[in-house]
Amino acid sequence: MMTPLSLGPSPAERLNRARADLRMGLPVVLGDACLAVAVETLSPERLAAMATLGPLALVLTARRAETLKARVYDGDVARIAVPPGTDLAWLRALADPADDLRMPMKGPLQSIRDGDAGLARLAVKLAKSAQLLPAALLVPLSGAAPEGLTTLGAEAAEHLEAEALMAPVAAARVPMRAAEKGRLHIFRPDDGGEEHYAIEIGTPARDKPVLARLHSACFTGDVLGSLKCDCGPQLDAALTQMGHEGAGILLYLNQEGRGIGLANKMRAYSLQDQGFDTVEANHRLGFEDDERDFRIGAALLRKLGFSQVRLLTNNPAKVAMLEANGIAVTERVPLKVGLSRHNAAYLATKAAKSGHIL
Ligand SMILES: Nc1nc2c(ncn2[C@@H]2O[C@H](COP(=O)(O)OP(=O)(O)OP(=O)(O)O)[C@@H](O)[C@H]2O)c(=O)[nH]1
Ligand SMILES: [Zn+2]
Repeated sequence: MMTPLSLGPSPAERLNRARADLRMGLPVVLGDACLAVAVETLSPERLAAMATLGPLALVLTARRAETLKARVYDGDVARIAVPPGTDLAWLRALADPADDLRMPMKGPLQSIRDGDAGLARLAVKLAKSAQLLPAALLVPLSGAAPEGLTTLGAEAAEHLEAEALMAPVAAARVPMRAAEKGRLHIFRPDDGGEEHYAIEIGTPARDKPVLARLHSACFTGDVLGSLKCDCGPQLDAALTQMGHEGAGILLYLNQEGRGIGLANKMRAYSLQDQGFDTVEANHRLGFEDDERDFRIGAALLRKLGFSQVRLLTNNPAKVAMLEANGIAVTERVPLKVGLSRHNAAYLATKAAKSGHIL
């Protein structure tokens, strides 16, 4: 259905405002029923102001609640009653696993059972999509909402899951070491999210399977040459193979840290230094193993005119997601490079727990 053209924000634009507000530490109004703020960016002053409005509830994902041994009554999220007079340090310690091992006992935690968890779930999803720790503080609103705050209806949850439309913004020739005939295309989503890139090597035929790679951003591996993962060598090897074949398409998707963002990835690395593996670290932070939206890759391929690929990957989930989103994968081309003593355990965990082919 077409919405009438207006100057006001669309639901997608409102969502993006809410994300920016949470990143700044501002509360947002959910469903005209409560105020929600991200624990990570909450200030002591705002906590005090929220406490004057009514009883506070801390919302965590079920993953985080599991580590904290808090009861989960709401499926994928848990609402925890915040005792009156609670300080910010307590909320932060529940949201952030950094000190879990040093201070394991944070309870007893009392999980809330009654009422609907829909807005609580929306708050945590918003914090995730703002690449903050997935933890929110909620307070019911009895009177009018404070002036100037962004308001989201309950239907925002659907918009949050909706697939963003990608628009081509600009493209130009970029000769590369791996391939002189390179062209970089920039795509921008309509929901204010991250831009993504496509690197076209040569002029691949649109009616045949193209050699393709869906690469997820990895600042540490791609730019710093980190040995903790295999991303840098995979990026090089994919471009080199495309250069040799004279044709290919590499999508550089800005989904750092399997979609949790670089700050959270560094939190995960810090947990890995404490002995947890890559999957356990994500779970302790409150995330799923993989928070990437794989629809983006398929959408960009379609935009560029491709419907069949020979996919460079060791990850069968990527093949399945492309197929599910209308791109035929005629061949999976393994991409095994960059094994080091620093990443051997990481790659073994991905094989054992995430279905990667070693
Ligand atoms: N959360 C988290 N992300 C990581 C970690 N190590 C690497 N990453 C991210 O994992 C992603 C790796 O993506 P890819 O190499 O495209 O995908 P893949 O699922 O490994 O599959 P392949 O196609 O076989 O390489 C990047 O976004 C990295 O930033 C980690 O320990 N924790
Ligand atoms: Zn990496």
